[in-house]
Amino acid sequence: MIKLNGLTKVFSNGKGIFDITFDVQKGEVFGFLGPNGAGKSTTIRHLMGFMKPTKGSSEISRLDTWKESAAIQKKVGYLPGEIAFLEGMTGLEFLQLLAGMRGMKDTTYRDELIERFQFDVKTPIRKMSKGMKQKVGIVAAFMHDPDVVILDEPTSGLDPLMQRIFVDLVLEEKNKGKTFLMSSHSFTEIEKTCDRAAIIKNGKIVAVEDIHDLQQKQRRLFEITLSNEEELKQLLNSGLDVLRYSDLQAEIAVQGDYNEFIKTLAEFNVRNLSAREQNLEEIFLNFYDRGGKEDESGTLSPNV
Ligand SMILES: Nc1ncnc2c1ncn2[C@@H]1O[C@H](COP(=O)(O)OP(=O)(O)OP(=O)(O)O)[C@@H](O)[C@H]1O
Repeated sequence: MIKLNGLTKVFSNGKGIFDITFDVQKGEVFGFLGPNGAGKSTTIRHLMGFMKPTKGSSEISRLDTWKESAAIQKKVGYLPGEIAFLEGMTGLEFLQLLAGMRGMKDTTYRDELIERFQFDVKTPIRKMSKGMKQKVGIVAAFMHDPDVVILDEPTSGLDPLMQRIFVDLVLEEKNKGKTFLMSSHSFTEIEKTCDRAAIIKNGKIVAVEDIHDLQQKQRRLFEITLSNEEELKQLLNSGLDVLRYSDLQAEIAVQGDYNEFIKTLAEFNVRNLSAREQNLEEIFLNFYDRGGKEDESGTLSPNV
């Protein structure tokens, strides 16, 4: 449904995006993750046909996003990272303007969305908070019932309740067969909605991962408190995977074999022990920190 083939944009300062290649299947929710300045918005702007690539191409529903940009912009639901509203208008007037441009007549779904996101459409946009503007943007992206929706940081500015309403909306639309690409900093959001995610860093794709695989790769982290310095030294030489330590506390990661861990730990005088799951954020952070590493098959995998 969405295809990027070696998409490259080099700005005059040498920054940009380089050889971005991935596909998003119909009915898939695809996350696009990366730190500030990684190239998420630049990639998305190409997908919406706002920018001409230096090299490579991208397509949505078999339409070249640059050559067929008018059709793309009419068809695809889009929430920009920074929404440029016509400030003199009310939310409703803005939505009506967009609907007119798209030739959209039926307002039933629009009104349902307004109701769900609970905002006063009669408020002038210039008086709206960031979160309220974001809600108008979300309604604008979904109201014409598009098959493909592209969202740049959709939950920024939304409070936790509204974030939940947004996640439910995405899951509902996904069940109807809609295709999504969304950039995000929020791993919880990605975890709740996405099937796969690409990680971008310095304009390059570092990895494309199945979210469910990542969840299975999660390790359990044990925080233990030992009795003395000598034990801490011993622990560091025990073969266990000690992620960090300070004073008499140490954090140990375990994946799969708990028996070996328990046997080794039985040799120590453990004064306290607590366990937690490694969250996806910690898994993804390995990519940010080390840029991903290649396994024997030559494919990128997280350092988990
Ligand atoms: N028009 C431009 N001219 C020159 N450099 C640009 C231009 N647009 C973006 N860049 C640079 O390209 C890089 C990627 O920027 P981009 O906005 O795509 O990142 P991002 O991942 O969306 O970041 P954020 O999460 O902060 O929105 C940055 O280094 C940015 O400074």
